[in-house]
Order: sequence, then structure tokens, then C-alpha cells
Amino acid sequence: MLRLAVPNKGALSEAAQSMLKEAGYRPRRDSKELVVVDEASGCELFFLRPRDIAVYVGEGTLDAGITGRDMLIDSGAPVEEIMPLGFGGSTFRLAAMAGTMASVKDLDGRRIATSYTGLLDKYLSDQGVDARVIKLDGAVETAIRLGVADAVADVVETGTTLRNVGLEVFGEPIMRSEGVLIKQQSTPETQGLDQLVRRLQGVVHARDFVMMDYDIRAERIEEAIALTPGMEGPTVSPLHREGWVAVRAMVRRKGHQQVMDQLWDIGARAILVTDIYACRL
Ligand SMILES: Nc1ncnc2c1ncn2[C@@H]1O[C@H](COP(=O)(O)OP(=O)(O)OP(=O)(O)O)[C@@H](O)[C@H]1O
Ligand SMILES: O=P(O)(O)OC[C@H]1O[C@H](OP(=O)(O)OP(=O)(O)O)[C@H](O)[C@@H]1O
Ligand SMILES: [Mg+2]
Repeated sequence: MLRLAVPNKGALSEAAQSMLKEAGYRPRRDSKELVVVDEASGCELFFLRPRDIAVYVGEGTLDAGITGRDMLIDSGAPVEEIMPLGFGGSTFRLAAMAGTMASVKDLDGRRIATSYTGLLDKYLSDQGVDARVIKLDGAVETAIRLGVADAVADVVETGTTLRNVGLEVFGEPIMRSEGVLIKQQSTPETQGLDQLVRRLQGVVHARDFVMMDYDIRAERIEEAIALTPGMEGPTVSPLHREGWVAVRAMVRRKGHQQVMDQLWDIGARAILVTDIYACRL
């Protein structure tokens, strides 16, 4: 049975659980249930702190896990990313009191607070900056006001937390993160992992794409196919109307309204868009 680690709390927890539910895995009944055995899917789900997940997977006690890319790098554990999951997007950035710092070089000899010491140490050494790293568990943005640090390195999504305490990002983003599926480095594929990957890929695609149906005059079909090439090629069926065909193709959700406008302009009519509930491509 495949042993999978799932975040039990925090920013990735809800999104990870709803993705697994969409992929057909049994959800937990309440937040106190720490292990779920899903016989039908051949999978055991372990609900763990997101920070610990790379450690368990790196030790080989669990076959795979869902965590943030930033946490994977921070852990230094021998794990690798199998696939991005398309949720929990954020950047990892430096910030300081507005107007006090301009580049990473300004950090020489200064104090930087973070919960991600592994990630920050590596970045500072790559940049050749000699600074003191102060490890805090969370709410690091407050460390500057309280005089514990001159700058912070933390997760930024909307930037609201930073703004609320008068901080401003500076320098290039240290990294871009999102929820990812991980496995132990250089281990052969565990039994059942390929099924998990296919199911999750199915959810990612079902969210990324819509199904588009429309009718068009047969002589415009090549232009229409250029707009909606589909996966292997669109389905084109005869319509019970002389000179017309019906087309069905998967289209990226992002920008699908523009595709509808363009189809309309070349004479397509009865253009319908529907959500994809599940898929295997
Ligand atoms: N506001 C956010 N938006 C998107 N992703 C976030 C956000 N905050 C954290 N994350 C991501 O979620 C993952 C886990 O962070 P999270 O804050 O949930 O854990 P934690 O800080 O260890 O736990 P807690 O905050 O409960 O103490 C990280 O990969 C991080 O990049
Ligand atoms: O840019 P924003 O949208 O404001 O989001 C970023 C904030 O979200 C996370 O905090 P979390 O709630 O996990 O608290 P923590 O600092 O205690 O981990 C992160 O550590 C930032 O503080
Ligand atoms: Mg947090």
C-alpha cells in the first residue's frame, strides 16, 4: 500500500486535501484523524506538519508527500519534486523597513530573521553575503519592530502581512514556491505511485482546461482547428445541416473567453463551454 504524507495544518492543508478528494482518495472525517487507510485506492494517508513531510519522505518511511517547494529545499532532505500541484503559490523574499535596504549586498554584517534557515543560508552563501541568521518559528515580520533583526526572509503571497508592519520587499525573489508532490531521491518508483501521479495530473488538467463545443461551416474548419487544436486533435463530427460540422476540443481555461471571441469572428455558433469533472490524458 502506498504511504502518502499530507499537510495537516497551514496554508497548504485544505487545498491538498481537496485535491486528493477530487482524485478519489478518502477524505479524513475530522482534523483529529491522523491516519486514513483508503483500501479502495490502495493508499495510506498520514496527516503531518508540512515542515516534517520532506523529512519523513527523505528517510524513506513514507513513499511520497505533499509539501511546499520552499520547505523541500529548506529541509535539505534527500527528496525530489515529482510534479507541481498548482496551488499554494508564493514567493520567498527578503524584506526590511521601507526605504532602508536596496539589495542583498546591504545585508552584510546584519541580522536576518527567518523560519527557513536552510534556504536562507544557502542563498546568502551563493550571494557571498556574510549575515547573521536568526531562527524564529513564525510571525517573523514582527522581529524587526522588536529589534531582533534588521531584515526578514519569509513567504510572501499577497504582501498584506508585510504592509501591515511597514515592511517592503527588496532584492530579487529568493525562490518561487507552490505545493508539490515529492518522493525520496533516486529511489525506483514505488508501487502505486504512478497511479497517484496520474490521478493528481488528472485533477490538475481538469482544473486547467475546459471542454469547448461549437458548430461551424465546414470550409472554416482549418481556421477553427488552429484556434482549438485540442490534445490529440479535436473531434469533428457531421452536423445534421448541409455544410456544417460540430467540433469538440479541450481548451485552456485561462483565455478561453478570447478563444470564444475568435471562434465567433470566424463564424462559429452555439459555442458551449463546460467544466471537466475528471480526466486522464
Ligand atoms: N500565505 C501563503 N500563501 C501561499 N502559500 C503559503 C502561505 N503561507 C505559507 N505558504 C506555504 O505553505 C507551506 C507551509 O507553510 P505554513 O505556513 O502552512 O507552515 P508553517 O509555517 O510550518 O506552519 P504554521 O504557519 O501553522 O506554523 C510553505 O510551503 C509555504 O510556502
Ligand atoms: O503575503 P501574505 O498574503 O500576507 O502571506 C504571507 C504570510 O503567510 C504566512 O504566514 P502564516 O499565516 O503561515 O503564519 P506564520 O508566519 O506563523 O507561519 C507567511 O509566513 C507570511 O507571514
Ligand atoms: Mg506559516
